[in-house]
Amino acid sequence: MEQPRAAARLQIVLGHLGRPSAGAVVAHPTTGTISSASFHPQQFQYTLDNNVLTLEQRKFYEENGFLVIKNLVPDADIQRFRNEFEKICRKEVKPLGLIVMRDVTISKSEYAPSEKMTTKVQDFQEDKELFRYCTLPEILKYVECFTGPNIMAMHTMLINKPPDSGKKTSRHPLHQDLHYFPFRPSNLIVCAWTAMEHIDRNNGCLVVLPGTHKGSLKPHDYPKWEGGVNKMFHGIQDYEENNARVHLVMEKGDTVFFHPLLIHGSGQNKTQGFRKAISCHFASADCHYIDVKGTSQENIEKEVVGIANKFHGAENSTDLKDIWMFRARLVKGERTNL
Ligand SMILES: CCCC(=O)SCCNC(=O)CCNC(=O)[C@H](O)C(C)(C)COP(=O)(O)OP(=O)(O)OC[C@H]1O[C@@H](n2cnc3c(N)ncnc32)[C@H](O)[C@@H]1OP(=O)(O)O
Ligand SMILES: Nc1ncnc2c1ncn2[C@@H]1O[C@H](COP(=O)(O)OP(=O)(O)OP(=O)(O)O)[C@@H](O)[C@H]1O
Ligand SMILES: O=C(O)CCC(=O)C(=O)O
Ligand SMILES: [Fe+2]
Ligand SMILES: [Mg+2]
Repeated sequence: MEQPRAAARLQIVLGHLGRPSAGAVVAHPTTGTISSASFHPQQFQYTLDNNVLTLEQRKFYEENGFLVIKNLVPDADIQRFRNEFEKICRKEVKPLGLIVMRDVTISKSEYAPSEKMTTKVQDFQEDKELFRYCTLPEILKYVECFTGPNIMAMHTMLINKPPDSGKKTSRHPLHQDLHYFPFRPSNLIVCAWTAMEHIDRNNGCLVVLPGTHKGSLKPHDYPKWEGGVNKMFHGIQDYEENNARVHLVMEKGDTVFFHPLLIHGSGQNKTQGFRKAISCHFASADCHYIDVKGTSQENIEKEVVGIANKFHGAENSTDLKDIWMFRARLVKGERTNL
């Protein structure tokens, strides 16, 4: 009779913890039964057990929802990303599936293709040079602390924030990236975002609201900005005004890892340079897709599907899951689910 009771208790404990790999559930060395006295309440919910993060780093991510690792990506790699980005801007290479975004203030102008016309490129999974970013061992070593060993690169971007035209359209409103993602659980998703040069409040650094990853996914919509707003730049409408905003000042190669529920955005670029960062959202391949119909994510699904149909000329309606499955790439381990 002892055995089933212990098993039931273990299941309750694990169910409560949420994560199978979590924490110390210790069986008594001689009796084999699980005593509540030997059970240490689990401390970590947002990071996995491995030897990469120091205890201090782990606690910081758990508490704040982000972690900056200084000087992680070598200059030589960043130079290669820059070179490739410039080639893409000049249309010397045209990677399959890549989406080029212009700033809304110049979206209808007819200038020659150049870096000045490109606010961001997205979905560079078919570009060998840029996609190297998502496979760098330095990056994956940290990603694994959040996703575990089966790692998918789900969403890629190189952001080239232009000098603000005066209309403040270079800002990115405060948002949670999970709004864009039809897969879960959120704790097995992480963004890596690497500064390609010195970035501070002058050229529009990342702004985060620490600890907001502990909250839920909020409804997102277009901010009511007078100067206009870029397509798909949804923002949170009702966030806590008195939440502490932290501006992340970063040097070239510094990388921030952050949780998809962390509320973040970026300020306007008040310099004349184009502020560059490269990023990838990674998820555990063990995540699963969800149907966002009837949820707050329905509005972004409609937009994304509309654009995908326009680009790829889909006669039969595509759904969000197909789009994600198609561009997702395995970068480590086994493609189990996503
Ligand atoms: C974690 C994830 C976080 C995020 O993903 S944040 C969201 C990032 N934003 C995006 O992903 C936007 C992606 N961009 C795109 O898909 C394309 O750039 C976009 C907007 C469809 C335009 O692509 P194309 O159709 O190739 O460009 P086009 O020059 O022919 O323009 C077509 C119509 O769209 C307009 N447009 C282009 N860029 C825009 C912009 N930035 N903001 C607002 N409107 C924009 C453009 O004016 C044109 O309009 P119209 O049809 O002539 O009235
Ligand atoms: N009061 C606010 N209400 C809504 N969004 C805000 C508010 N303040 C800042 N934000 C958003 O947070 C992000 C970063 O803001 P931040 O204050 O760093 O930049 P900024 O306002 O562009 O420039 P500045 O450095 O002059 O303040 C921006 O995307 C902005 O949209
Ligand atoms: O300005 C940036 O680099 C951040 C952009 C961002 O948060 C996003 O595209 O989801
Ligand atoms: Fe974001
Ligand atoms: Mg401001």
